[in-house]
Amino acid sequence: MFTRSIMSLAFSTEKQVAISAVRRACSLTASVFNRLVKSETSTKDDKSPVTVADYSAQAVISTMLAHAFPADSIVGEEDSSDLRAESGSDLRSRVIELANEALTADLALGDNAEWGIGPGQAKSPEQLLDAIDRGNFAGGRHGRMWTIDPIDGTKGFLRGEQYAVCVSLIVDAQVQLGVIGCPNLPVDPSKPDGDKGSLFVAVRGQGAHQMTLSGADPAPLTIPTFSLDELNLLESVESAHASHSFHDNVASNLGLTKPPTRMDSQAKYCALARGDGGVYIRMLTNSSYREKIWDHAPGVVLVEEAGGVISDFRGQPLDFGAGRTLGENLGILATGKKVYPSVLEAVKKVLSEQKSNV
Ligand SMILES: Nc1ncnc2c1ncn2[C@@H]1O[C@H](COP(=O)(O)O)[C@@H](O)[C@H]1OP(=O)(O)O
Ligand SMILES: [Mg+2]
Ligand SMILES: [Mg+2]
Ligand SMILES: [Mg+2]
Repeated sequence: MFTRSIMSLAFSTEKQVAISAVRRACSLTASVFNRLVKSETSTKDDKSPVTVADYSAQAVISTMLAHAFPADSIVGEEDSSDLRAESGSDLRSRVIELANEALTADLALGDNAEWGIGPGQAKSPEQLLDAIDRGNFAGGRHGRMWTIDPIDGTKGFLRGEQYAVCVSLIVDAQVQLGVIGCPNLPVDPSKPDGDKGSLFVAVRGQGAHQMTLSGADPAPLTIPTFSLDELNLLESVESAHASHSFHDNVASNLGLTKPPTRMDSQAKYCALARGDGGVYIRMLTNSSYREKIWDHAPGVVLVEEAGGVISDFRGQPLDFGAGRTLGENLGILATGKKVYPSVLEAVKKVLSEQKSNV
């Protein structure tokens, strides 16, 4: 006889909480965008724009994860130090107000009041700041940890283009679950002016799925078997985030004729997973920058569950056990199984040409 734990799918509660948290955070970020005023954008030490939406979305997701899984660690992008400073009081009030607005919204299908949400569940400012700081975990090779990127692609968000709310669950350095909400991504890539707002969910061993942000029309995702002449690259919009010239060299090496698609955030992984672009490529522009685990963990499980391959430029798996960053990985490459060996070979060739030119 099957026991209940064998019959029920692994990580089903984790999946539901993550979907629910990402959905609430997406409503919050979309509503902030509609009301956004420039003065709400502050600058962090790394000069990346960070808005009230980043802080409040992290507070919401982290609050829900902490209620549902109090023993789990969280690696989140933001921390509350600027909000706790004397000069951050206006920003702090706005963040508290927005986070509570999102947390206390009515329960939707699949929501559970035990996750700290629903009418009457407002949190104190201290609870919300602590929730943001719960994301300070240093990462590591053992145990369960969640990653949160409350807004991935802040620059895309501010431009009104692509951005993503990203959550993953990593167990013993392996990504098991990824949820990516893309409020501005067309539901149907062939109808760019049609309905927007797509949610991507992948659980290891259970496939990758796309649905609308409200959970309608779930559909399994499989990366199509492209041939080399059908491929195009998916790359960052920001030339400071990824080397477009390196990517161009890889494209010429492969003889690609289609121009690259430039898109902010992990929406690129989502586009790849649904066959709307053939190769995710990311070569750093600055050798001192280390890729953050929250920027890739959900994308990894999504791509793998859609039947693709993801590695660094040496063909090594991305290492999620090295701390908050990917550590020694160089570059990121994700594509379909059939073309992966040729694309990796081209990447290695361009890398070695680059070295011999130095
Ligand atoms: N100097 C940098 N090099 C590479 N990636 C960066 C750099 N600065 C920020 N990022 C992060 O790169 C990701 C965006 O990638 P892309 O340009 O492909 O959309 C974001 O996670 C962004 O952080 P953030 O989450 O704060 O937006
Ligand atoms: Mg940021
Ligand atoms: Mg990010
Ligand atoms: Mg971010």
